[in-house]
Amino acid sequence: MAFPKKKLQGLVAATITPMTENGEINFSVIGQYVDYLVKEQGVKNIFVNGTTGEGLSLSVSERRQVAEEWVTKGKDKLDQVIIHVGALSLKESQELAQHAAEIGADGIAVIAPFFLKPWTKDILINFLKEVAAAAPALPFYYYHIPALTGVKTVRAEELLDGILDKIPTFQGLKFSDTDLLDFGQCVDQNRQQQFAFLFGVDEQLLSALVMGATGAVGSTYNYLGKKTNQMLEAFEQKDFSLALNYQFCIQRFINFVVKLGFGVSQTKAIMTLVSGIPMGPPRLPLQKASREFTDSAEAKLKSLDFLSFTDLKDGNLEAGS
Ligand SMILES: CC(=O)N[C@@H]([C@@H](O)[C@H](O)[C@H](O)CO)[C@@H](O)CC(=O)C(=O)O
Repeated sequence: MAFPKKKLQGLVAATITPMTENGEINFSVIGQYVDYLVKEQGVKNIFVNGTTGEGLSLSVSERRQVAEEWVTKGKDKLDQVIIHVGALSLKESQELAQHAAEIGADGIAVIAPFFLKPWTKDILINFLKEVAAAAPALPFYYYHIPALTGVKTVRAEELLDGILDKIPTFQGLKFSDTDLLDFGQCVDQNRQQQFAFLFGVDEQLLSALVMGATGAVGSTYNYLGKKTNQMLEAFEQKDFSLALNYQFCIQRFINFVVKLGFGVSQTKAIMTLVSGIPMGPPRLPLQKASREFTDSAEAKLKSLDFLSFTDLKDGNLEAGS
């Protein structure tokens, strides 16, 4: 396959993995979830089995099934389905990469292994290269999330330097960090390439757009995709004051929930509330969001006009109970 493939741009929802109250994966709602993203949020790209999807808390067999379900249900509806295949075991990562290619995914992404860690660029790139080689026809994205992997000694800028020599399928960076100097330098030093620069801190996306982000991957695009798309449009139209209003509005919500304690569990509760699709509880070690959290988040969403009473779907009142 010739590279680059069609460029990944715009919003990419970091999908939640829906679960039943018994902790099993609830495959039955994924079709509905695809339709919701496309029709209600205007989001046509997804990032599966990442942080929000609790990918590292799933078994390899579950990860394969989840990936397959999203690809199947997203066919002819979604633009791109990127599968996160990072794992502590190189073998598992390679198996997942190969599987992603077999099922027709549009790309794979990999985080740095985070238990026995690669401390230098060369070691990290050798690991990534071995995974990428297992799916030689698939675009490869490096998922930089140092706060969670603990791999803080390799800056993204350093990793990208000469990366095509090692990973010819490299097509972009998913940057989940607040270091805009590092992010900006990734863009600046690779202007001649066709890389996708996908920012992963939703509350700071506007700053990253100024710095050259070509798109964004995040958890809030599941339920604030429409609002964020309005911000992207204002930015595109060079109406920066309007774009800033949208970003501030989004920040008001994220700032509010962050103060209450915000993570994957809370994302599941909010998405259940907003979409009406039951996302279920998270898997241990995560704990289900409290009822108090969901009630407060709901009140905030309404006060910001992100959610009206008429948007409330049947059954969503149980979201955080
Ligand atoms: C640490 C974390 O979960 N970051 C989120 C953000 O979308 C984050 O939820 C948002 O910016 C709110 O802080 C994404 O970067 C994660 C992500 O894209 C993924 O699930 O793979």
